Amino acid sequence: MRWSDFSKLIKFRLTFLVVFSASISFLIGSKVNGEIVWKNWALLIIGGFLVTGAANGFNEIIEKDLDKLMLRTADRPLPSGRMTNGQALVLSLFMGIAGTYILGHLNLTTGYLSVFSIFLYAFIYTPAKRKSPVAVFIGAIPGALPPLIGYVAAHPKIDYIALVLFGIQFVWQFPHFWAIAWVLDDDYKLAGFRLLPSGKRDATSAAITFLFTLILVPVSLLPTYYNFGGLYVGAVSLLCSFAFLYFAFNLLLKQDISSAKKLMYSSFFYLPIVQLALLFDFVGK
Ligand code: HEM
Ligand SMILES: CC(C)=CCC/C(C)=C/CC/C(C)=C/COP(=O)(O)OP(=O)(O)O
Repeated sequence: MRWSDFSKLIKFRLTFLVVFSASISFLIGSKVNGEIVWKNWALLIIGGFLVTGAANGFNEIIEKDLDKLMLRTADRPLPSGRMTNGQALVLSLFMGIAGTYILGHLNLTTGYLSVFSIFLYAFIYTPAKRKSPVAVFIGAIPGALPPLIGYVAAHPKIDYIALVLFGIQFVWQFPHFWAIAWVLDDDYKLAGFRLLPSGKRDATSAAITFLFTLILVPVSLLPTYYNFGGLYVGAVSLLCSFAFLYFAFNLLLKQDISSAKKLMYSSFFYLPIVQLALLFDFVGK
């Protein structure tokens, strides 16, 4: 088994950013608790990586025949035949069990939320993708749980801070994904996926994407509003949200693939910058 196949099976770059978001909210939860237990931070990162890798592994086993039809995913280890379902299943089960054990070791809530995320993502969202664009709203729940899981791993009670961290990542995913779905619509069509809000590249999809990017502006100001992110975080969030909104407006105006690509790339920058700003501001206190 080559690293490149393993990294494709677990969708390494996506998994990296998912775990990154959890590791930041762990530090925020630790500050609320009053101390940072670095051993637990390491356990969260390892466990989070394993459970997210497992979720993606199960997803790729279920979508093997569909991934074969799309240019973007045809070279993944299962559709390309470089890995068997059995190997992927053993790997994913091992990662899922090991990851859940590690996270459960931190506290039970963290363990339960991780199993719930794997289940929701791999066994509800993944089959729903073929049915309707509503699947994106289902996938956005496990996609937004990592920051909540990271926070709870350090601070076992789900409080308003955990919910705000969940909320920001939840709303961010819509422009993130609908920009990708716009760029890749022809590819998705090969596998019969219709994941844009209206099912196609049109003013309605661009308008709904713009609307959710607009909603992200006040949502990203919640840490400042609830006073666990300072004015500095508010300023960075506002700047990033307006930049994000500019690209979403640009897509609404032009409704073309290059505008969707710019919105997609801005989504990759938005989340880490806003989460890092929250971290520096919070830990810096
Ligand atoms: C509804 C939820 C989401 C959907 C449907 C979604 C979908 C996708 C898709 C289809 C790609 C393209 C991957 C490729 O080019 O092969 C992608 C890329 C990416 N996503 Fe998301 N994503 C979601 C949530 C998230 C979350 C929660 C994160 C991290 C916090 C994330 C981070 C990334 C990153 C870093 C990439 C670039 C990875 C790469 O190019 O290989 N996404 N996403
Ligand atoms: C703690 C835990 C287990 C959380 C789950 C985190 C997770 C895997 C989030 C990803 C969210 C998501 C819907 C990704 C897209 O998958 P896709 O199947 O649409 O992507 P693809 O088309 O590239 O396969």
